[in-house]
Amino acid sequence: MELFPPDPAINLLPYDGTVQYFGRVLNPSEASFYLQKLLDSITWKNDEAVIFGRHIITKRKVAWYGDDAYAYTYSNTTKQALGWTEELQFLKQLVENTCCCRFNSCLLNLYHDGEEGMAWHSDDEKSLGENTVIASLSLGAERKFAFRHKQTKETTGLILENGSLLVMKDATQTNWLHSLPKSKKVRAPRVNLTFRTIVSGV
Ligand SMILES: O=C(O)CCC(=O)C(=O)O
Ligand SMILES: [Fe+2]
Repeated sequence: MELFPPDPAINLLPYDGTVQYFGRVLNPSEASFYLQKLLDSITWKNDEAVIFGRHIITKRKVAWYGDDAYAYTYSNTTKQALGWTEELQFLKQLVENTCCCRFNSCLLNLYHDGEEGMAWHSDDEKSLGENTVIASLSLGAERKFAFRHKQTKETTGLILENGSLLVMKDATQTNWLHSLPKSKKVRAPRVNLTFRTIVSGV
């Protein structure tokens, strides 16, 4: 028994947004089963971005799946969604049932180890609309996840456990940045799935 089990009724942000941590929604053996399935079956590609006019290819791998072949613009590059696989459909259902929300797409990230992370950003692309709900499922290595307010610079964070679910909603993307800091101590892979709702083509 955990002394203080995660309580999704608690908002992890002090103001200007809502972040809920549901804790583990898959037990460790289910989580490693799905981690391995996704490592084997997802069409992973190195992420590409255009930052300050430079074309960058990351070590981190990404994949994008959805209800339709959405063209999705992210970090100044456009990606095309693939159709849901059986595993993704199962995980989407689990996430939707847990947070009582529906999603039509999913961006997957594969961090091979702690040398790979994600820099400060917010998921505020036009295609997601305002006050979008993003549900983030983590499989594999435990990693820190951090938030920083765009104006006040206040920071907060948490550890994302293997098999855990985090939900970001309300004005979170408008007011807060988030990041996955690198960590030399982490030697194992992590797959993160962010379930999203695309509201318009861009
Ligand atoms: O890996 C994570 O936990 C975060 C990923 C993320 O922020 C994103 O895909 O936009
Ligand atoms: Fe993000």
